[in-house]
Amino acid sequence: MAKFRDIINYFHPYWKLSVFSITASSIYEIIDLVVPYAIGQILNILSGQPLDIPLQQAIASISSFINYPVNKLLSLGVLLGLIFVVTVVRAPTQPWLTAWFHWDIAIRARRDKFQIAIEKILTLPLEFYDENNPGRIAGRIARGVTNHTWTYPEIAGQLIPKLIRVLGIFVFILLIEWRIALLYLISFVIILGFGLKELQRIIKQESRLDKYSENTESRNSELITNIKTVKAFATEAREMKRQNQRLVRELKVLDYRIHKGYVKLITWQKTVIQFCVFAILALTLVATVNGKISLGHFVMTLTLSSMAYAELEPISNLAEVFARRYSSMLRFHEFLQEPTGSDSASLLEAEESSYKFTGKLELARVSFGYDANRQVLQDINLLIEPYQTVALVGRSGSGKSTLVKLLLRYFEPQEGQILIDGQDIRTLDVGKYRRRLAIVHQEVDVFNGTILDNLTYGRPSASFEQVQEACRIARVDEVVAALPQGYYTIVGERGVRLSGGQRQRLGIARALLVEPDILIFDEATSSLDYESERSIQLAMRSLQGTCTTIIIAHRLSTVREADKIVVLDRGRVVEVGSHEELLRHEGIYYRLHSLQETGELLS
Ligand SMILES: Nc1ncnc2c1ncn2[C@@H]1O[C@H](COP(=O)(O)OP(=O)(O)OP(=O)(O)O)[C@@H](O)[C@H]1O
Repeated sequence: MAKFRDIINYFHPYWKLSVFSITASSIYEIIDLVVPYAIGQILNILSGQPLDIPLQQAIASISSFINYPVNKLLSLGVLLGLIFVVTVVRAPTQPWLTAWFHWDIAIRARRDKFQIAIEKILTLPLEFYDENNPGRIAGRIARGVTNHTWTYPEIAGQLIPKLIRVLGIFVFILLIEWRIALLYLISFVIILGFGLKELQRIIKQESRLDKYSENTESRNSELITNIKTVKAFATEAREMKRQNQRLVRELKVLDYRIHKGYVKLITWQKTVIQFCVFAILALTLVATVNGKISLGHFVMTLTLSSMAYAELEPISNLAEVFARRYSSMLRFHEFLQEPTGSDSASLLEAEESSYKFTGKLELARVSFGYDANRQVLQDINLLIEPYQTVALVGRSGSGKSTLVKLLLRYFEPQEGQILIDGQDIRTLDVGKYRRRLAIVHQEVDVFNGTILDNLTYGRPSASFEQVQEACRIARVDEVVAALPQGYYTIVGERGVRLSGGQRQRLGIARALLVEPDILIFDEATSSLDYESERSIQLAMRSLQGTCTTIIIAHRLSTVREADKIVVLDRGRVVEVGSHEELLRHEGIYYRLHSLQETGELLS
């Protein structure tokens, strides 16, 4: 659970600068109080009343220093000079010692935390992405970072200095008349205390609202990703209705609970403030009439107390804005506190791996389940010799892709071990290990960039000749030849759209370029026509003896030439052998094969 402390720690690297700039801002707020004080003293001079003793002493010292007699003119000159220094002279220094640093800290912290968030994105385990959709994650990061960035200058540059000013005013008034100071103190404790209580309520509602907003954003993101399905089933109206219901739910919390609560708070505050201003006026007037305070002090007290009460509204506004952002900031910290996956490669590692394997794989008594109650793979024993081509086949949900995920170390088996060249893969550096493997999925991800960038994604140092060779084998050369700028054509989000089959070919070439020790095809040719698939298969033969190949395919024609076909059923290896051997065995493989050949189900 994230806490308030995490929000403070967000800016921790800049704490020295922060203390300096907050102190500077607070000093400026206090210096401001000199103006009403000086005006009060000027009024005393003009009305023939005595100046405050410390001021008299200061003027006497100046008089002896400049060798000029103490008189009305000198006193007025000193006070005017004081006002000049605290208003005109300080003006050009203030923004540089305050606003500059507040924003500088906020902007630097923004960069730091975005970096950490990106690191988090890259290192979170895959399960996290199974459970949270991109819209939810992106929204949480963006809101969290933006809210921290905006909040810092408001708190450091305004809220804290304003509170210090209010405290300074209290001290000033206390020096003049303690009874007025007491009223001032009581009123502030009541107003701020009640305000804080109300803010706690607002924070609770904001946290609710934040969750609601995340749900709406998450669904928006799903709608964008799945828009084809929405359109195909013509469910636009239903989706619109659902999102509208969510928006109404948000509106109710926002308008009736948060906004209304805030307006109530302001109404109450304004009434109490006006009452206090009036009470202070009456008290101060009585004290002046009774001769307890001078005319100058009367004016000063009224001016100062008005200044203090005038600060209450901005203080409340700032506190309310902070309360509104509080829960989204906490949720950002909760995201940062998500445990990093053990499957993550180091972010500091070099591009090339120093490992080299023959590609011999051994799975010994491997069992695995995504959750403890349900085993997806059970007691798998399998030996894959170097440079063999092994096919994994079986019904949907039998555990083929899961087995590949274990090979890639996205997950770790709960029992048993996986060995590569005799070494348990858990003992290897995950990044270096994974760089010796390459996988082509059914859905090939295309990044926004040139086709060449996409091809060399796994190996940016590949030469152009190597790229061309991989493209020849994967038959990407035909695709490239038809593109307007060849290898330099922009593809992906803002470029040319590639068909499913073209993407798969690109994925195959990208994997081949890595020159892996183990090459995995997870339904990697399912979108290709038979002719393209066959020609890729023939070209791939030239790779025999360079890497171990694991193929997952439902189309059994794809796997018949494999050295070994492994049939999985409900998470267990039930048959192993060559195509001919398995047909002779007349087991599951035989039935699947007959079904694909004849379209008939065998009993
Ligand atoms: N991330 C996950 N979390 C929980 N269960 C999962 C996850 N991925 C897969 N499963 C479950 O594990 C089982 C095996 O899935 P897997 O994807 O390995 O099967 P498969 O043989 O590759 O299927 P297909 O041929 O349809 O791709 C299925 O029952 C599936 O529901």
